[in-house]
Amino acid sequence: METAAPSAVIVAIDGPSGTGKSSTSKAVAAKLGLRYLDTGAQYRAITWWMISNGVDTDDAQAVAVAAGKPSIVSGTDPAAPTITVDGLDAAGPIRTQEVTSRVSAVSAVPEVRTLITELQRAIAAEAARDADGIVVEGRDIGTTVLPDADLKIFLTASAEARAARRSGELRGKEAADLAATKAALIRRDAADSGRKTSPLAKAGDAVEVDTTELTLDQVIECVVTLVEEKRAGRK
Ligand SMILES: Nc1ncnc2c1ncn2[C@@H]1O[C@H](COP(=O)(O)OP(=O)(O)O)[C@@H](O)[C@H]1O
Ligand SMILES: Nc1ccn([C@H]2C[C@H](O)[C@@H](COP(=O)(O)OP(=O)(O)O)O2)c(=O)n1
Repeated sequence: METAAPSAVIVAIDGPSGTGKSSTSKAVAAKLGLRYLDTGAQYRAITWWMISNGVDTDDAQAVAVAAGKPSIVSGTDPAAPTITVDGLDAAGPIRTQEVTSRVSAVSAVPEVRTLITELQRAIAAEAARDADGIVVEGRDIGTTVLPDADLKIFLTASAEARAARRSGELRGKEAADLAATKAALIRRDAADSGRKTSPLAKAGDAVEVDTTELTLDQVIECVVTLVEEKRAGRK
């Protein structure tokens, strides 16, 4: 049996939308020479495939039946992460408002979660074996996907701060005012936290970091320090 590289480190970063998971994870992985996996992009990709193929995303049965059909491949270089569906670049289409509004329903379907979780575990195992490790970000990484991760972080921030960050991103692309962005974000968090199968939740052994009053650089620094402490403690 192949074993993980002795220095490999697995970092799980979870939290609600707009807390800074993607920006932080990418930067931490790049700084520390680790791979990076955006699991939300995988759920968005399968949702995009369902919409493109005429599957009613509110019909859990239909989504379950179709779940195994698309081939979703994630590129894990933090400097240039990629996502393809059946060989097609999905990076743009998965960020539309339509996908965002339907992704919670699709990702609540147990068959979808089983398939995507398997993909995630395979990617993490490969990174532990062939590289120095990986930062995996999502909603259930510390609780369900990688319960044995070396370090678990749970990012939080006030709904106001998160909505302001998100609407700053959308401005000029898809007009969305702050109140509408905040309402949509709260709705999605409630759906993700309330679903039966591996809901958004903080693992008991996760370190919680409230990013409301922190700059992105401060959050990155904080997580880098925690990873380095972990590594030092293992020597
Ligand atoms: N601490 C922070 N302070 C200010 N803006 C932030 C902070 N963290 C992230 N952002 C910005 O907020 C937006 C959402 O961040 P992102 O990393 O995509 O969050 P998530 O992955 O949790 O949804 C991005 O535009 C990002 O640059
Ligand atoms: N590990 C994960 C990651 C994301 N999801 C679902 C729930 C989220 O609302 C969607 C989209 O996740 P994503 O991280 O892209 O969302 P935001 O970047 O916060 O807008 O996917 C999940 O169920 N489990």
